[in-house]
Amino acid sequence: MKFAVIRFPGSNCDRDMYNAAKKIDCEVEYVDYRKTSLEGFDGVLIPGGFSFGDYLRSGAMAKVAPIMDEIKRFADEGKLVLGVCNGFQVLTEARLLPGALIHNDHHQFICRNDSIRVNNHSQFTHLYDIGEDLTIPIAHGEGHYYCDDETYQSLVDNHQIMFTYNDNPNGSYKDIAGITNEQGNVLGMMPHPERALDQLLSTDDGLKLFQSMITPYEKGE
Ligand SMILES: NC(=O)CC[C@H](N)C(=O)O
Repeated sequence: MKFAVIRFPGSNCDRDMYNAAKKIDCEVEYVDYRKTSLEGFDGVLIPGGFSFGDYLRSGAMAKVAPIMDEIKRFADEGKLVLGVCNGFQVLTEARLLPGALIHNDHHQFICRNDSIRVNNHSQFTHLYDIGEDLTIPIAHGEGHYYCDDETYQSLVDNHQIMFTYNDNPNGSYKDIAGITNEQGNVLGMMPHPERALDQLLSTDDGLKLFQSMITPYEKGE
């Protein structure tokens, strides 16, 4: 399996994403935001950071970058797209995922290890147990997930909520930390699994997420 790590001006977790793909013995290449093709890739990783300096809103300028039409086409084909932190913000801005990420309710940038719970199985989470608690770092100023009640109900009904916070750090609606699209092939999450791959860095709880991506999964398992 070959991954593309998308690089925007201001991306700063691109190297960690690259290393995550290497850690699971996959091929990986950086792809510049001005490119318009993802030919030859099987999965897309949109890293964290401050794309275009978070101007306007985080992800608001990245969503109109040339590569985005190709990422939408890629997702429509059912291929895997993972957006972490700023990547999640880009995916909601691009409407590849429902809802929005707004400023943390306390208006502080927050950076710490956090406890999140696995809520559902998907192509991204099936190697975890449902209900399993993971320690994963968070680092964001605009990580407060917001959606209306109708959207929330559809997320619940379609089993799209993958992760919730055990100790909500930002005011996210219903403690939501990560969701997929309805088809289950696009995941956005604020916590950083790519920074949780080695006990030397205090947790390797993110490893199974990347391993899940490359392990066959039948929906509903
Ligand atoms: N680590 C990151 O991706 C930062 C995310 C984002 N720019 C924020 O501060 O909310």
